[in-house]
Amino acid sequence: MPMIWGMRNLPITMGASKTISITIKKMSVGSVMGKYEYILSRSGFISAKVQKKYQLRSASRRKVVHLQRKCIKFIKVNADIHKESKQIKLKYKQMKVAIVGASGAVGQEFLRILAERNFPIDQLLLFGSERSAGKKYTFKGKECVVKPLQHNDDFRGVDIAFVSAGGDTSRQFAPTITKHGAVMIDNSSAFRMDPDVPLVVPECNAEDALNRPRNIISNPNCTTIMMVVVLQPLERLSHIKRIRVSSYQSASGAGAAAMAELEEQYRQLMTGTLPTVSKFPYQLAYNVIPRIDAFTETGYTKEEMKMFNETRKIMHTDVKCSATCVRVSSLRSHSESVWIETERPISVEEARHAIATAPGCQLKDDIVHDIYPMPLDTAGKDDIYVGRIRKDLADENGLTFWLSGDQIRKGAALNAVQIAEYLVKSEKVKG
Ligand SMILES: NC(=O)C1=CN([C@@H]2O[C@H](COP(=O)(O)OP(=O)(O)OC[C@H]3O[C@@H](n4cnc5c(N)ncnc54)[C@H](OP(=O)(O)O)[C@@H]3O)[C@@H](O)[C@H]2O)C=CC1
Ligand SMILES: N[C@@H](CC(=O)OP(=O)(O)O)C(=O)O
Repeated sequence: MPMIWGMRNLPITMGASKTISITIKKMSVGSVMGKYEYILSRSGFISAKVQKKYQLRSASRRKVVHLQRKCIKFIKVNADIHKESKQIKLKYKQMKVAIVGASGAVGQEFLRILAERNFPIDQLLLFGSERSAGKKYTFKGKECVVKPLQHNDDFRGVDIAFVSAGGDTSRQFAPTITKHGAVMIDNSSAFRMDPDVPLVVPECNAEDALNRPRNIISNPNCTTIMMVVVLQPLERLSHIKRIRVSSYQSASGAGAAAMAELEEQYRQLMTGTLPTVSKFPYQLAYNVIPRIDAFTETGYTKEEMKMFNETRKIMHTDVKCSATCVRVSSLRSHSESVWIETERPISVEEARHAIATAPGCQLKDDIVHDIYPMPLDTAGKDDIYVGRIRKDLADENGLTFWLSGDQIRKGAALNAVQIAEYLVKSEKVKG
């Protein structure tokens, strides 16, 4: 079958939005064509919203020719807009960017997202511990070698450092990373609740990122990010007083090695071997574990307390969140069952409209056709998908819904890159 076209991110007129069709690279049965609405922000960053998707179900010649024509049309649009993208590049300075923790689950996602979104980088530095030092990764066709993270001047000239190497590393290296003026966007929980460190989800409180006395911006906990993206449009309808939430968190939330451990457990069980348990408190294969992170004196775990505290800091409200965080045996994408109590009752229709039109959210709610979001479908996607929206039977002012999203993307790397994009757009990378 002919090779046609395989580009996902392309620049179009600044501030404008266009709907175009693209295909994946190989046109074979099962190929997905999509109608994407591309929106180019003033900074030159592109967000894409899938409007319609359809699959090539049979390899009929007529169908292939039809799709080819669409692609040719698309290529023409692309040729025009490439000219404009060059001008945008001139306007926005290319930056020196660092990724700390490049070999990890989040670090690897940074490499993909920065390339996909064409983040303005002219030099990329990768850091890790001695374990991954010397490893090579490809970024936009160029090979980058992981350097050992040390207390030296390696961050001189770095504009933005994306850090995802655990809380201890962040605490230990923050002074070294920020010493020469780099903005540190930190994925760990080290500084999240510090009053002089903003905790940012761009859909909710982007402007908080501009006030950063220590030049550190914290990325919130993944489960919290996914929930607040959906709560924000509902908060605009009526103040949310209380949240009750149960999470269904995939193995990859505990890092790349944990993901590998789950796969290994299934293999071991298949061959009658005792499964290795080191990254989770118990065997996760064929199991569900109602404990993520350590217990605190409240009886809640640290993960659950993050949902309470971080939600209030991001949303700037007095909302109270009571969570039960559970590890499930999906590999990627977290899900959450959420109950909210608002000041006035919100109807299902209002909620559906607010969520469907909110940035970062996708409504996937059609019970007649058995449609709701699931981790297998949301893995690898940018948005948070919401379904099963209904009134709470136990509370007149209550609404309940289900959400699912890729916690390594929106819950970690994507959110951090969106913060950086906001700084570029606001011309506030430097102070
Ligand atoms: N996974 C997820 O869904 C989410 C993770 N996070 C947070 O992001 C961070 C990274 O998580 P994740 O990618 O999952 O974890 P991984 O275990 O997959 O990766 C950890 C990374 O940190 C690096 N690292 C560890 N110690 C050091 C050190 N002393 N110096 C330099 N680099 C070091 C590792 O490098 P090496 O290979 O050399 O050891 C590796 O690249 C954590 O703080 C986590 O809490 C936040 C939201 C979601
Ligand atoms: N809480 C996530 C992962 C995580 O890293 O959280 P935090 O960044 O808040 O430590 C999980 O285990 O699913």
